[in-house]
Formats: sequence, structure tokens, C-alpha cells
Amino acid sequence: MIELRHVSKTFTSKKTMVTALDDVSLHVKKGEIYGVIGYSGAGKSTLIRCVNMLEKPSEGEIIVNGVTMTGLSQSKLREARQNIGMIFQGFNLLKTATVYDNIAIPLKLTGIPKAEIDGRVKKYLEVVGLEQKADSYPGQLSGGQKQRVAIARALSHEPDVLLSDEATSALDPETTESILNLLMKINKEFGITILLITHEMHVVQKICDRVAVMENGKVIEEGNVIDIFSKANSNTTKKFINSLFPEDIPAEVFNSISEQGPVIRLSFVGHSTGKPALAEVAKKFDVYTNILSGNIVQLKNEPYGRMVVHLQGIKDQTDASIAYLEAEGVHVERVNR
Ligand SMILES: Nc1ncnc2c1ncn2[C@@H]1O[C@H](COP(=O)(O)OP(=O)(O)OP(=O)(O)O)[C@@H](O)[C@H]1O
Repeated sequence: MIELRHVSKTFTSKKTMVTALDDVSLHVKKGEIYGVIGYSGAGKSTLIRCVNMLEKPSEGEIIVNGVTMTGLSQSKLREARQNIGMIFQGFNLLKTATVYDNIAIPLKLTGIPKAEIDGRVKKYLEVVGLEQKADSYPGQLSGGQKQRVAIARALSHEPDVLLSDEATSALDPETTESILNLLMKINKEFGITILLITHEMHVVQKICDRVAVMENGKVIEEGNVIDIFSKANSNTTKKFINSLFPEDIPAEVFNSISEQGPVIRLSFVGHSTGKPALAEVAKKFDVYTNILSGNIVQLKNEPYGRMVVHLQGIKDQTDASIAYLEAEGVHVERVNR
């Protein structure tokens, strides 16, 4: 549905040259929610803005729903953009227009008949749960409500693709949840493919099917969210995942217990919590298992959990315990300080 082939983007000014995208290739499949995560300056905004050609790539090709965006004439580009909705962190609403007009005006500009516009405005305001607010002005709405209007406006063009540029970054946690739920609903009910950029792992965890991690203009890791959670390679990806699993074991505690056996981190996907395997370890080997921290988060399709455990015992026994856990399919990492 969305394909980036060897896309690079360089910004040049008199004094400097910045490579914002460096040979990025991605393929977002029809109907999926695809996240791009990275720290500030990684190139996420540039990437998403290249998809609808708000930014022109210096090199490479971008294909959306079979249309090669790179190389379209201005008028063909306008046409192709009708199929690509976009929502922003700052909502981008017209302050002096009502909610109704914020949705209706862009439709009018594309020449849609009045009756059809009226039908679409009402339909999509209902989809986002704001049918009561048609006559309000953006200044009278909360941040979450403003983002809902922006979503209704994007949907009113009935696009195949929705681009989300940090859509929840300005919202509080509860409102973020409700907007993420709305994006999932839209994806499911209308089959809209969603490409989103974010710096919050929680967004990826909750709604994405696949994710790309960006650093210095490059995609450094990419795959199904479940696989990335279980087998992250890069330090940056691990840091993003760790942000969901605070493990504040005080250094003093860590130092004193690690003399009596290793501290290990167990991770598991799916409904097994890892606890049965740990209970078996305590039975089969001469070790005490002491859980130091544990947490489970719900990924879009499956739970993913982590536990930090101290294995108290002599080396032979703790090594055998780790081998046993691995054989049981639990991912085990030794925690070092
Ligand atoms: N119009 C521009 N002119 C010059 N440099 C730019 C321009 N837009 C982006 N850059 C540079 O390109 C790099 C990538 O920026 P980009 O905004 O894409 O990153 P980002 O991951 O979205 O970061 P943030 O989350 O802070 O927006 C940065 O070094 C940035 O300074």
C-alpha cells in the first residue's frame, strides 16, 4: 500500500548539509497500522512528509496505492493526495471556522456537491463521537476533541491511507488512550491503512502491527511488533522497550544480591506468564527464585511480559536453571550493572 524505495532526503543551506533520510526502504501493507519510532532528529517527520510529498525526496521512489508519488505533476499530485489523509500533533484546525466548516470547507474546495458534503460531515462527526459539537469553534474544544475533529476531517475525504504525525504527543495519557482506540476503530471499520510516527513506545505497543525504528535518518530495525519486543537487537530499540518496563533495582541491593547468584530478566509473549516455569525451577534445582520486578503490557494482539528474578544458589545450579528456562521457551538475559 505504501512503499518507500531507497529514499534519501538532504536539506542543504549555504553553510550546512543535513541528511534527514538516508536510503530508507519500507513497505506498509494494506490494512495495517505501521509505526515509525525514533528519538528527536531521527528523521521521522521528514519520512512521513515525503509520503504525501509535503517534502520532496532527494533520491528514491515513493509509491502509494499503486501511484508513484515521486514525479507526479502538480495537478496529479493534488488528486493523489485526496487518497491520503493526515493528522498532526498541533491539529491544524481553522480557529475562525466552526467544527462543521473545518470539515466542510476542504470538501467544498475539491468540488463535492453540498448535499454530499453535509452527509459526510455528519457521518464522520458521528464516527468520532462529536455530532453535538458541529457548531462549536476549535477554541471551545479540549485537545482530544480537536484531534477528533482533525480525524473526522481526514476521514471525510474517504482516503485509503491515514498519516499520523505524532497525533497524541500533545495529549494527556487518558486522552491519548481514547485517540489510539479511535485510530484502531477507524483502521478496523474502514480498512484504512495507517502510517504513524511517534517517539512514544506506548503508541507502538498499543496499536501497531509492525514498527520501524529510526536513528540518524536510517531504519535500524523493522518487523512485527511482537518480534521486535522479543528479539530487539539495537540499543535504541531496547531503550524504547525498556521505557515500558521500569526496573528500579537500587544499585546497593543489586550489588549485594548478585554475589549470591545471577539476576536475570525473563521475557515472554502470549498468555504464559513465565511463572509456571519459574516454579518448576525452584522444584527441580537447588535455587531460590526471588522476583524483583515484573510487568505485563498488552500488545495489539498479545500480552508481553517481563520479570526480573534473582536466582540464589551455586553456579552449577543457577546455570542449569537458566538452561532449563531457555529450553522451556522463556527468553532469558543476564542483568549486569
Ligand atoms: N526544513 C529543514 N531544513 C533543514 N533541516 C531540516 C529540515 N527539516 C528537518 N531537518 C533536519 O533533518 C533531521 C531530521 O529531522 P526530522 O524533523 O525529520 O526528525 P524527527 O525524527 O521527526 O524529529 P522530531 O521528533 O524532533 O520532529 C534533523 O537533523 C533536522 O534538523
